[in-house]
Amino acid sequence: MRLLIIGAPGAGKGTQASSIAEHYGIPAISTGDTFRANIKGGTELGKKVKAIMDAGDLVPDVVTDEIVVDRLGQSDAAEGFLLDGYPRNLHQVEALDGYLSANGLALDAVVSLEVDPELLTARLLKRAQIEGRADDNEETIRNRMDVYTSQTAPLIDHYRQAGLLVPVDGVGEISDVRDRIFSALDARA
Ligand SMILES: Nc1ncnc2c1ncn2[C@@H]1O[C@H](COP(=O)(O)OP(=O)(O)O)[C@@H](O)[C@H]1O
Ligand SMILES: [Mg+2]
Repeated sequence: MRLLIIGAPGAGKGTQASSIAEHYGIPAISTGDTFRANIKGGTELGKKVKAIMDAGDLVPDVVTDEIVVDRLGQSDAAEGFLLDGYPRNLHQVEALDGYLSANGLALDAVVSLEVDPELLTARLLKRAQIEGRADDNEETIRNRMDVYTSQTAPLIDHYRQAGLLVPVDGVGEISDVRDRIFSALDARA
């Protein structure tokens, strides 16, 4: 399975990505987690992206594309993968398509987690209290939502037109959302 999970900040991508990846025995690859690990580890990449992430802006495509392509080339991703947080704009869509077609690969499905905007902010502010993520404050959340609306939301139409979109209601218990994802993916197979 070669899958993407897309959705607004706070939609539950990371949470559901773990379950999906475990279910299909594929790695969950999160660009956000990769950047956060680099910030924590004090790497050159971490230094480059920290201020950008703290502001809620997108890391430059050249940086992000290279990280994803490197990661997809590792052996554990050969039979499949789930990307969480990538692609995040139409340029990244093209970079991913280019990589996949150059390697004779294609996506199987794009899970789109649908959650009301008001609920998203509430979830992120709650997560701020639990996880203390630097970008979960009101000002940064507002910018991340704007960036999502202007740059990432257009991907939904793109993947719908490509016949890959699997829309899933992301509201409710985590386990209920997970079951909806599995039935929606099973129904396609
Ligand atoms: N594909 C990407 N392109 C550019 N920047 C990214 C990408 N993925 C993650 N980032 C950076 O990491 C931040 C956090 O991403 P992420 O953990 O995926 O947030 P969330 O899960 O709340 O949507 C983003 O605001 C952005 O700065
Ligand atoms: Mg996430």
